[in-house]
Amino acid sequence: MTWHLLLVEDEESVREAFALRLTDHGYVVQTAGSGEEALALLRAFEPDILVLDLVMPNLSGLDVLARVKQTSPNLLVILLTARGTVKDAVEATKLGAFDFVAKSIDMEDLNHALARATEFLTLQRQVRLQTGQETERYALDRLVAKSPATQAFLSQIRELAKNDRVTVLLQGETGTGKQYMGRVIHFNGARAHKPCVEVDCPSIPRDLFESELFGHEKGSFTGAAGRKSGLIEMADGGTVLFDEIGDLPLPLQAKLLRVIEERTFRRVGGSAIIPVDVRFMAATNRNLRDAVAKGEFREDLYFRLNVVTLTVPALRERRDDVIPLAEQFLARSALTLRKPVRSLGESAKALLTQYRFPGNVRELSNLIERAVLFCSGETLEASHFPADLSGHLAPAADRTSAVSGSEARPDPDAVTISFRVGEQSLSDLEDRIIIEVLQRSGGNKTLAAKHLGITRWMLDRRRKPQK
Ligand SMILES: Nc1ncnc2c1ncn2[C@@H]1O[C@H](COP(=O)(O)OP(=O)(O)OP(=O)(O)O)[C@@H](O)[C@H]1O
Repeated sequence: MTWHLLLVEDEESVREAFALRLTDHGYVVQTAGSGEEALALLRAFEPDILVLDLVMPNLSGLDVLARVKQTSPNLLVILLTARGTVKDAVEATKLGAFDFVAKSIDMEDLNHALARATEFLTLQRQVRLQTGQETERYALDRLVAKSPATQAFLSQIRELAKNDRVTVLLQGETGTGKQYMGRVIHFNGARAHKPCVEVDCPSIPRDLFESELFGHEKGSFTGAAGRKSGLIEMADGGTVLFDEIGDLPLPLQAKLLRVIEERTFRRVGGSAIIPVDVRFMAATNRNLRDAVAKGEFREDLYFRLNVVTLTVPALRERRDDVIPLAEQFLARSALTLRKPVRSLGESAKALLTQYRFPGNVRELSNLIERAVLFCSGETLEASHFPADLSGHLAPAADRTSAVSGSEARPDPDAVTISFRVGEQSLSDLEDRIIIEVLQRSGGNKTLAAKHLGITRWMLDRRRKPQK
């Protein structure tokens, strides 16, 4: 990437020497001999970075900085000084300078400042690009909503996207798209261009939770080598979405409640109260009311989160969405897997419309991806899907109820594993069961952990890399 600089320096010899060096470093350099000339040039030449001498006749570097920030608040400005004071540096920072560096013949400090500035600009562009892609991906008009259940749900999502401070609790079975809907709300609201930070509660080790969430000051605990911002601070201006909020340890629930109520927090080991402007959302597939009754979840936090509760419907309750969703996943998988698959055949459609999808949208997405992988033609047929899917088909008369009359078929929920005495250990057996249940759960660790009767965190700890 080529970066454009505007160098403003009143001493001609310094200006020319610096411009030459900077050009050698690969920058495209435009120069100005005074603040007035710089302001005039800025109207035509749009630099990425403005390098300003602090001391100049008439308009000083600080004067130019103040004016530039009014018209181009995002332009990065580096101030150069041969004899600047701390007062000048403080003033420059207040006015929004990116850096304040010493002017030296070898330009060492300036080179470092420019390296930091270009790194910052690169990251900023990546984030903008990504945010643009995310905004497009989660656009409301792209949301599949053919079934009445989803249409009713969509109107609630629209309202919540408009009200960007309302706390939302997303409930629903695993894989229904709770996080997905959280992102839809974020990317269609006023906070879309700010971060949407997701906190996966089950996967954060208990002892690191507080510092992950609130950040820490240097030396606040063993291993805290420097100051670190937490996830809440990183989301400033945007949204924090807690996944599986029911897994948030009780002591942290009290701290989170305080942040939601007061919109301020303290880093671990810090005394400063830091204000934060975030919208909170939380997703859960546990019944939080039950968790409250069992004393595992704070009632006050539950009421705080429960300002608006959205229940994402199970896929079997929105059957008209199955085929449009499958087609969307097919197109995406064919593109990423570089396969020639273009459409769903009639047999595949018939199978998918009858299947119960215990793993919901996630399972549909995984099934399509797997089928596309194994398909060499242009059309996906029922034969490209696992044979045991037919074991979970709903009866035609009642497609939302469980399978009936299954006595003649093998039990689809049973995991049968053989054990070779003397050749295998108990731990091998455990691994096989975990792998099998994970596969049956479509790779969904939360669902697999639920089937195994352990927490997802325990599952992560027990799981060995699959051979
Ligand atoms: N409406 C949708 N359109 C397209 N993709 C979707 C939709 N809903 C969910 N998905 C996809 O399905 C998968 C599961 O969604 P998500 O992780 O949001 O589910 P969840 O309900 O939060 O799951 P869990 O309870 O396991 O945390 C993701 O890959 C997501 O992108």
